[in-house]
Amino acid sequence: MSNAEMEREQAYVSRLYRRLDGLREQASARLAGTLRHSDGTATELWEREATAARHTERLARLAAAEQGLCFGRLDFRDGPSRYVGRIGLPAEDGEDTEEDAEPLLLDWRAPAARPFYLATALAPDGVRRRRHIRTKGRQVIDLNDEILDLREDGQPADTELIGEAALMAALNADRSGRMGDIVATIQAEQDVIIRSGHRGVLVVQGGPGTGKTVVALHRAAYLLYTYRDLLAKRGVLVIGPNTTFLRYIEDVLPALGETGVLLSTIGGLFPGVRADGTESPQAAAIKGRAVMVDVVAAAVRDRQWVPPDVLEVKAEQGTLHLDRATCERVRDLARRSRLLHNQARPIVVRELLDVLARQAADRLNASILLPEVLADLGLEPGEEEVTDLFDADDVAAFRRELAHDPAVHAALDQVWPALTPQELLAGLYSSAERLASAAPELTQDERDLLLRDPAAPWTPADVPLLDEAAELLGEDERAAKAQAEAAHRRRIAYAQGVLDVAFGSRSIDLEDDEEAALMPGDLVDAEMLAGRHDEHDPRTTAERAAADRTWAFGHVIVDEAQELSPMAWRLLFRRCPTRWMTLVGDLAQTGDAAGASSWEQVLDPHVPGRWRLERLTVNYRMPAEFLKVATTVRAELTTAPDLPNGHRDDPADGHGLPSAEETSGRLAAETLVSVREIGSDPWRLEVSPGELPGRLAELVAAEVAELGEGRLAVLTPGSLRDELARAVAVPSPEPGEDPELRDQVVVLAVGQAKGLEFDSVLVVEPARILAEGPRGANDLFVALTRATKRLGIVHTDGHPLPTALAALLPPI
Ligand SMILES: Nc1ncnc2c1ncn2[C@@H]1O[C@H](COP(=O)(O)OP(=O)(O)OP(=O)(O)O)[C@@H](O)[C@H]1O
Repeated sequence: MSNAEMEREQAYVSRLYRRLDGLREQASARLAGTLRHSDGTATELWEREATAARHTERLARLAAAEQGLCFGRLDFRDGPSRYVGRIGLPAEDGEDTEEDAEPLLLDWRAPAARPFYLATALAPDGVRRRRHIRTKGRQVIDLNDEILDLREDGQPADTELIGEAALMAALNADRSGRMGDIVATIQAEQDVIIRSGHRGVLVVQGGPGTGKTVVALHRAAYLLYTYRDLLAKRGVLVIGPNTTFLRYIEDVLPALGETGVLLSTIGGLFPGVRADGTESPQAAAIKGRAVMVDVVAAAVRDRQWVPPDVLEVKAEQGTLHLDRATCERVRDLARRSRLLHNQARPIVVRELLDVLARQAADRLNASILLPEVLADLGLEPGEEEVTDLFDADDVAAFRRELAHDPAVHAALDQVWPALTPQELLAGLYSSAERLASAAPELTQDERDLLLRDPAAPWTPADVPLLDEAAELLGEDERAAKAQAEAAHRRRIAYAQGVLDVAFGSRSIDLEDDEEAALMPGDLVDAEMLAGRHDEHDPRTTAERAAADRTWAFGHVIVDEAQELSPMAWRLLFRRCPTRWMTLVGDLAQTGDAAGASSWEQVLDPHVPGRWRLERLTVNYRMPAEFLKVATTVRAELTTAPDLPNGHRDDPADGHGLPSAEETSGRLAAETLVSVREIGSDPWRLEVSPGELPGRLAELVAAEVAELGEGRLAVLTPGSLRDELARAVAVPSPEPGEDPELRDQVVVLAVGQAKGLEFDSVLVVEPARILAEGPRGANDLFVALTRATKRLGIVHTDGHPLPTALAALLPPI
């Protein structure tokens, strides 16, 4: 590219940054101005808060655009050129210019920017030239042109890749441990998904490295830009498989200027519960099955109890009795109300208190009106006017007393307890009898797997069950009351904060003038203000959504969607009543026994026949040589008729052959193409079992020497992970750290590497990876598809390797 051309682009890019700086100053000044004014009515104060929040958000967006502000230019056959970048920049003087003035920079999400991602030589869409502009800081460092107008240029056939040079530069760069955005190099098949106008469930099936994660995140940014009013209020939820993965992707949306998105795992979706416990994959798989809907429902019903004969209530007024027939009548009455368990409890309380109060009155009656007393009065027992000494008011008084009697409380709790979801599930898991009663569909062995200590921590697989239980139990008044009180206290604290800020930032000039210095705090106290603005909540949409189990999100994005269990899907569909979702995943990578082997199986219970499938077919992560080995291995494992246990890609329900969708997932894996070659195959090294740790340590050292700045992952079967981590001398991570994302060398069980990528990967003992997981073929496929530059296989003898791995040569 000529110097003059570089200089011309530099001049334009510099102008864009000047404009960006100008807009930042403007937004800062507006924010300062808003914060400076502190007088006015309470309503005005709140409005000012909202304005300040808007300015702050705008400032954040402008700051996020600093890196790679402008990355492209489109020259059209007719009309002026357009520059494309991270955000739109209006022409100088912003609002003062006419509405239709050409912007200085087009937001990548604007419809007019679309040809930047879609135009090809065969379908140029009026584009004559597409230019990729690479910058470092504010400096233009490279320009790459694609001439799309064949008539003028006589260029050869269309190239499939958009901005190939920029793309290759991005793909060949060392991995940092954090995912970056791809706005500058989105490819056409990805763009179609990012901008899809489909308003239902969109499923994106794509092999490893096809950009599913990155496309899903750009779709979130695109939807927030295009439907901002709708989505800013309801929020967007992005679900990832684990917290490490969430941290891997957490920078992408802020870099695209979007902060209002809630990133969560399924385990993070029950406010107030930290689901950080662990359990066996078998137990988790059972908890994920659809049959657990019936189990939870039965567990609730089982807590609506009737005594086998009589329940004694040792009240202060004497021992009272609730017999089976009475309890059955009351239970049926409460069930017939069709109210949720906790909401129906008042019916039970009312009815049983009536029964007990009447009984207490009768007993007292009887004790006072003993036959001899009646005889003295010359009366026969049973004469109405004297046998009932207590009128309705007296009975009501008994009732009130009983309502405070601990023994009566205990009896009510036994018959129909108020239950939180946590109480219900902990009670179920800790009792073999309760499990046997609620889960007859499970085998004894399966029920034994669910047994646990009532104080054991919650696991991610518990969360959909807690959610299910919450749906059946309804609000427990105790919890609802505590929550309402906490919310009220929060609002008061916030209102007090507003008043303090208003007071603190009052104009000094006014201080001498008593009247003029009247502050909002003089007119209204925090409690009033909080009450007046109950509906105003200072938290962001994402924060409010995170704290509310019943929040309905505007859009839900699920990454690694193949891993979710049927119970997790039920929870997610409850959180998204509009059913507007983007699900990305790869059936060929399902590792979880409760996960999916067919998209129909997942979606038909929720949106039968009403979802759309899109595919991604190009692998951007791996060189063609690695991809070929990985897909050949997978094809061999999933078509071989009689592989030993663990080799076949068994669906969770254990019956038989892969479904049609699974087959198509496999075919998709086989037809994946890669965008680059490196000229060398993966290597394979066989070592004796005794020398494995030592040789591995040497291999790691050699790889690190080759890698420079890059990152290396040793991927192992779960059972070998700790031993091999010690051999390689990888330090144990502190709690809360993510060595997977930070350290140059990491040793991971395959499941931990899902969704991640590394410059170099050593896959250890592939045969054991195959044998250990419930879907071993998928796990091995995941392991073989994590490397961007270097891939080696290390194994011991004695375990037969898939042919495509056995054929690999030792390292040179
Ligand atoms: N258009 C693109 N431009 C530049 N890089 C891209 C592009 N598409 C994908 N990539 C890169 O390819 C790599 C793989 O992408 P990503 O992790 O999103 O794939 P995936 O389909 O989710 O993979 P997996 O199923 O293995 O988790 C990432 O480094 C991503 O940044």
